[in-house]
Amino acid sequence: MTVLELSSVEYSYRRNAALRGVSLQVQAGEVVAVTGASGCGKSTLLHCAAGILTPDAGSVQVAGQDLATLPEDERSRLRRTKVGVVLQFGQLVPDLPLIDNVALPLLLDGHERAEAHEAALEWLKQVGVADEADAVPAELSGGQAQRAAVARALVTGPSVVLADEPTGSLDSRAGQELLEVLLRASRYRGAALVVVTHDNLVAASADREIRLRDGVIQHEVAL
Ligand SMILES: Nc1ncnc2c1ncn2[C@@H]1O[C@H](COP(=O)(O)OP(=O)(O)OP(=O)(O)O)[C@@H](O)[C@H]1O
Repeated sequence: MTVLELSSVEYSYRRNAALRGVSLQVQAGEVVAVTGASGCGKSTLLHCAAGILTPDAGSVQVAGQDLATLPEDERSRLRRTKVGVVLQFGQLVPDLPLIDNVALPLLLDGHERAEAHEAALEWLKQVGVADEADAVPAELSGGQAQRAAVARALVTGPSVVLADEPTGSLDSRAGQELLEVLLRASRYRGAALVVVTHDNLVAASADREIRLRDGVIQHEVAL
């Protein structure tokens, strides 16, 4: 089943064409690495897939629904429930304890507080930072913060997890551990994972590598 489909996606920052017609289908449970030189459009691709950026042309479908044709409230809901996002620096809310950071997407989606906290704690266990549930992000190592970001991305049960250089801020050991957590968590959930990376180890763990060059897919390799 296709959970993410980009069709001829184009995106420019003013006159700078970052994506020049990218098409990509990702199946449920698949792990896809997006690689390529700095500036080739990897983050822009991920942001279009996440609905953070709206393509100038082409379309993005998540779980069979076209982001552009949905009314704003349904698009937000789809993004909140079907897409998990992990960025290079976890983007956790600084003043909130981990448990609340991870529960937040569920609370925003209208779940009861007790239920959201229970699910958040489960995911903190799953990624190995349950002991830090009451700590705020500044009290954590970079690796622990990224683990919590993985928990937050997965707590809603998304169909697709989009990760932009998730190990980029970590040393190689913490990066390797985070990668294992991310792969395990996505597989456990049955979610597809699209991971933008410069890291050969990350790319080697994928089912498929998409190499971008100057805003187009240069080649695709099944691994
Ligand atoms: N906010 C922005 N405003 C203007 N140009 C931008 C912006 N963000 C990215 N670009 C340009 O768009 C192109 C693609 O950038 P993008 O960040 O998607 O590449 P990338 O492959 O993720 O790079 P990196 O590996 O360095 O993160 C580059 O030429 C970049 O300079």
